Amino acid sequence: MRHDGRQNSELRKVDIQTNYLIHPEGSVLITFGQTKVIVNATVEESVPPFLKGTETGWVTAEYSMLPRATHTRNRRESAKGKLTGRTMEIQRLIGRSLRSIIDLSILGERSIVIDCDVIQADGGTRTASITGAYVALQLAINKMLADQVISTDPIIDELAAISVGRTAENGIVLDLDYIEDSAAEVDMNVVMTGSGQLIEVQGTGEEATFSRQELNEMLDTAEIGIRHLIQLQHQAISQTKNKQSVSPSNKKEIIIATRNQGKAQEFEAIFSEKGYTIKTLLDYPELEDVEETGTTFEENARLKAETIAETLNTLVLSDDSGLKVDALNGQPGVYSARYAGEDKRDAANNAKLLHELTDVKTEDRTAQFHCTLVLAQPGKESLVVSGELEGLIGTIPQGENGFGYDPLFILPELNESLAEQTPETKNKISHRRRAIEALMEVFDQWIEEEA
Ligand SMILES: O=c1nc[nH]c2c1ncn2[C@H]1C[C@H](O)[C@@H](COP(=O)(O)OP(=O)(O)OP(=O)(O)O)O1
Ligand SMILES: [Mg+2]
Repeated sequence: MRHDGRQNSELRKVDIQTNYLIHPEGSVLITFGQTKVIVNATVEESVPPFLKGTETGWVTAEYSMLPRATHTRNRRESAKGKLTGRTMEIQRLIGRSLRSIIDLSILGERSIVIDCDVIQADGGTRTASITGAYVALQLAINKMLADQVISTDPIIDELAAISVGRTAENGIVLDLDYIEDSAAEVDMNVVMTGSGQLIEVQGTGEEATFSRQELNEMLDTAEIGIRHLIQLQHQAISQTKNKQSVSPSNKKEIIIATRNQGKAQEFEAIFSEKGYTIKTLLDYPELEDVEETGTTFEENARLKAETIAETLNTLVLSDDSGLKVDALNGQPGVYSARYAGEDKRDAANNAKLLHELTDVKTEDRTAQFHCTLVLAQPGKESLVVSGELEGLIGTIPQGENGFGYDPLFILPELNESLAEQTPETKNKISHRRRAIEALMEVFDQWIEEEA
């Protein structure tokens, strides 16, 4: 048993408070148990001399500890007049780690300076600094995106760091506090990206040696911690962003509560014409799926939009759509996605539809694609609009474009399926386009209404 009751691969209580200070472009207070670090990101319109004229940016870090961050007072380095070797080593590590997950050419000739100030030290201050620095960096980048200083996010991977070690009583343990760290036989800091790439491993047999197998075990334990930290970073970042985007005057970004890739592409194309960027739930992998328990498109669209709007505390749009076939009394309707089973496979759904319509004549195979959109914001009555497209159900799937039932949905005037149309054509005529146009007519007025 660890002295604080934790499991061996359990983190201390981690908290990431964003917008901690008001002046920096990105600001975070990150705590790991009793370790507390303030991490601020500053955007500067200049680069070090060796990068002048290269159109490449720079990210660098400084690290420091307040005198009473430690048990006994440690003199300020400013009073001593020079940085200790430990400080130099840590700030280089932080800068190097951040530079390995950012495309500096997208940043342009600008620098982002990350200041890590430890206000209380109880083990793991460098790993807390790196983990907090990723959040502060992303917040500063998000501000640059919102202010249209840059148009693409230069961050190419996630980043977090954690300590692992081996103690005599407990073997391999994650996230050592000061008590464990000072007694540890082996001590290791691991910096890793979200895609599982290692950036740095600093491992030392302080009091004893360790085997190759133990090294692997320590890396596995570190990876568990890092995965968890990345989830917490995402939550912190998405909640901050959304606080800002509730205000309509802020950057034009809409979060769409869908995990359907086909829909996401169509929304992206249609909204970009209107000057909006979109995010979907594919950008929020940590959020749970909303169960579609309703019996109408509107009920399900409300469930999706209102649940996610509450969770993220922001403006959210959802789409519930489907195919209504007249010969089947409007089926599959709201059950379109799950027509042939919970795994929601398009091919199986199409096959089942063809089977159900085996003996139905061409003129009786009329159908409509339906799309209901719901726009929701916490504390406000949601906005509901819809759009439909008329067609006929074909007898064999045709075409490669689109998604869902598109290969079976024949446009009578063209005698071609929707899947045979280019995305541009589909997006001009689809049920989704019609619903979005209806939405746009009332969008601004709804946004301005008091909650
Ligand atoms: O333009 C379309 N072209 C072809 N098929 C379409 C279309 N629009 C909706 N559909 C079909 C796909 C799916 O079988 C069902 C939607 O079900 P629906 O619950 O709204 O979406 P979903 O579960 O795939 O994603 P999500 O709920 O995360 O938005 O209707
Ligand atoms: Mg669904």
